[in-house]
Amino acid sequence: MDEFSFIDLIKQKTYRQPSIIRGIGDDAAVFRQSSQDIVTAVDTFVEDVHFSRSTMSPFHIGYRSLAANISDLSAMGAKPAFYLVSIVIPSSWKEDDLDGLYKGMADLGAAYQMDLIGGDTVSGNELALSITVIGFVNSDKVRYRHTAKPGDVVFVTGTLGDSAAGFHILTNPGEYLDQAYYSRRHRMPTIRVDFASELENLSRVTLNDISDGIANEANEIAEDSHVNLTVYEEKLPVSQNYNQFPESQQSKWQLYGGEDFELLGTVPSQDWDELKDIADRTQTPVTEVGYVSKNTDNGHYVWLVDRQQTNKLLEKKGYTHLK
Ligand SMILES: Nc1ncnc2c1ncn2[C@@H]1O[C@H](COP(=O)(O)OP(=O)(O)OP(=O)(O)O)[C@@H](O)[C@H]1O
Ligand SMILES: Cc1ncc(C[n+]2csc(CCOP(=O)(O)O)c2C)c(N)n1
Ligand SMILES: [Mg+2]
Ligand SMILES: [Mg+2]
Ligand SMILES: [Mg+2]
Repeated sequence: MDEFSFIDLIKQKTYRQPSIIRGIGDDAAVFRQSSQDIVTAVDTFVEDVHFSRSTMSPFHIGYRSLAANISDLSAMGAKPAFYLVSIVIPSSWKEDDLDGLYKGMADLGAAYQMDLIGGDTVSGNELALSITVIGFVNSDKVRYRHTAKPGDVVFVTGTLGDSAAGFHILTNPGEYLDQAYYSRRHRMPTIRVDFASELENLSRVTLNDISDGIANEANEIAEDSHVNLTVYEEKLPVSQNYNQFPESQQSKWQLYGGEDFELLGTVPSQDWDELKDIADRTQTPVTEVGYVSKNTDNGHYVWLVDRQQTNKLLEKKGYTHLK
């Protein structure tokens, strides 16, 4: 199959978004938007860095790659609308594999009324996928990392450490409880689209999505907001039977594992009840894990109160490229 028949194959027959003027088929895509702010992000996924063929099917690779991108839109409070896919295809990837990969993206895209409106196709030595997402948010309702204030409640959605636990199961075959659940949390992470966009009526919410690990993302909020964050280790939510994993790994995965694509945020304490209502309405588990305080010496610290009630500095470390 050549490049052009491939593009024909992956092209949507119809589009869902009303603002689309031209999707796939010209030098670029066109959409028209007047009343909302446009939010856009790109993330790249490379074989043997972000996924391996032994732990992920092509469908999973497509699904998770788009999920990771949509997660960034949610972390901005935006609703997803469009995506563009740039792909490097090695000769070992057959038509069926590519079909599965695009189906993974298309299934998730369809669930959120997204349209695939463009991309690029080249051949190369290993599979690499770069997805650009575009979303909309009502003017001035974008949720940034720099808006946390002393007194805010710190919260997370869902549970932490599941993706790393799922990866552990997939790479260390054995007998585990809830094996299918954990594998799914790694391969098809839950994203918090409805919760994030329904926060719109709250006057102030700080959001960041957990791609590298909560230690990293909490530090990003502290630095950008010029505040300190305190997080209680015993409050960090875990899934059922999480205690089956090696004890030395449990807290490491929760703090530094990454790829959970849950949201870490802060909200003024008077809005906590309203946030909980929105969480209930959108069936999103939300847990209070700590609080924001004033930073007194420009250090922007994240403190972790461990299970022995000892205050420790939670360093900004997690998954980093170009170490
Ligand atoms: N190579 C690059 N060129 C231009 N801007 C970049 C580049 N890499 C990252 N950025 C920008 O830096 C900021 C932080 O990017 P980063 O990738 O760390 O965030 P993220 O996508 O939320 O995290 P992750 O990639 O771990 O999911 C974003 O504004 C991003 O657009
Ligand atoms: C085969 C394989 N090896 C390692 C990992 C773990 N991993 C890769 S990238 C990343 C952080 C997010 O990346 P980015 O910052 O690029 O979004 C993590 C935790 C994996 N998923 N698969
Ligand atoms: Mg990125
Ligand atoms: Mg992010
Ligand atoms: Mg990263």
